[in-house]
Amino acid sequence: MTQQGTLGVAVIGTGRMGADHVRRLDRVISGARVAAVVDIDGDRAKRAAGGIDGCTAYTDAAAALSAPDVDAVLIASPAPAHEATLLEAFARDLPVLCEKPLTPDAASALRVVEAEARLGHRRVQVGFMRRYDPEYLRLKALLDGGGIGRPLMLHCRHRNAATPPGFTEQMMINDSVVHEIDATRWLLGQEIAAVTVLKPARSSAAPEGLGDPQLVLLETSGGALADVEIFVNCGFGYQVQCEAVGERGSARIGDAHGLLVNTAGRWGGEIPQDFVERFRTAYDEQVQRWVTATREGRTEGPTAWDGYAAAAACEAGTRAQASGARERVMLAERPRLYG
Ligand SMILES: NC(=O)c1ccc[n+]([C@@H]2O[C@H](COP(=O)([O-])OP(=O)(O)OC[C@H]3O[C@@H](n4cnc5c(N)ncnc54)[C@H](O)[C@@H]3O)[C@@H](O)[C@H]2O)c1
Ligand SMILES: O[C@H]1[C@H](O)[C@@H](O)[C@H](O)[C@@H](O)[C@H]1O
Repeated sequence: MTQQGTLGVAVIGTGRMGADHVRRLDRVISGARVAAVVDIDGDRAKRAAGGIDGCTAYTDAAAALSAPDVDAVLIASPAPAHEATLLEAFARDLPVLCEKPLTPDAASALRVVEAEARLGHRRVQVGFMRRYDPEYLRLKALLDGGGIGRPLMLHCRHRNAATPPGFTEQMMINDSVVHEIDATRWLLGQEIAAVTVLKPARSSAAPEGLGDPQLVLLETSGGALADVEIFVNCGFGYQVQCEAVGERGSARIGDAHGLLVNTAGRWGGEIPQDFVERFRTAYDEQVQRWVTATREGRTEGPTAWDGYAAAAACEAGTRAQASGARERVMLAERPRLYG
């Protein structure tokens, strides 16, 4: 670490999420500085580096990771590019915060797990930011404290206003439901054992070829059920809700209304329009905790194993989308590194 012990971070991928993380590291987070930005689109990389003292723009991740002022890596490129950068980071023993999903499929996620296990120590935190969201944290504390008794079911809604071009049905699972898969594993402390996907009539607002919305049923190793409505072109905003039902009660998050207005015989609140707005605090907290832990020589948060287990459940989910049947999740043996 250089410059008064601040962590020099290379941000890989400076699109929507990467550019927001660059801003966050530069202006919100303490203890870090953006030493390098990388994008295969060189102009985009230069724009992201512009105005940040000592930040170099690259088009090649390997070159950035070899720079002497780079101490850690934040990966925000599209999922298919994650594995190569993770392996480059392991070769240099650099700590990584990797945006979800860890990789786009279970086989590549397992290769990452095995490579980290060979290193012999944890280097990866996966960007499952809901684990840092104040509402999710309250729900987790309630469940862990037995506040509603043994949890039996989760009812989840995951709605996006609209999808970017090229968004596929598989991405509804791999990019979107992957959050509920991780949240279910984390909230309940159980693995996902099987996945079923049901498709209602397709919304006329869905782009050509996208069966939107869908209902995804997750069965856990402890006998709980989580149902997830995934509706990625709902049109009206960004909504993530989760209700836990236990033996002695229920608890629900995701109903915040922002400013609540009463007028002319009606009342109404606000719905965030995207994840950047809804999860701003969670992203800030996630990155700050990663920077602090890394500077202290620790690793915390969702592991590469969590990323792999989620990818394995997603793979069962995409099989279930195609087959219409209940698909079992196949998990490899967990390396000792992950407890
Ligand atoms: N946690 C969340 O809520 C959240 C939200 C959005 C996106 N994400 C994740 O963040 C990642 C990026 O998503 P996005 O929406 O910002 O995508 P994006 O398409 O807006 O940006 C990706 C950028 O990466 C660049 N790129 C592509 N291949 C590259 C490579 N090999 N090396 C370097 N740069 C490369 C592209 O040119 C582009 O600028 C994905 O993994 C996505 O799932 C997470
Ligand atoms: O990549 C994004 C992101 O992960 C969001 O948090 C999720 O709500 C979207 O559905 C997904 O497409």
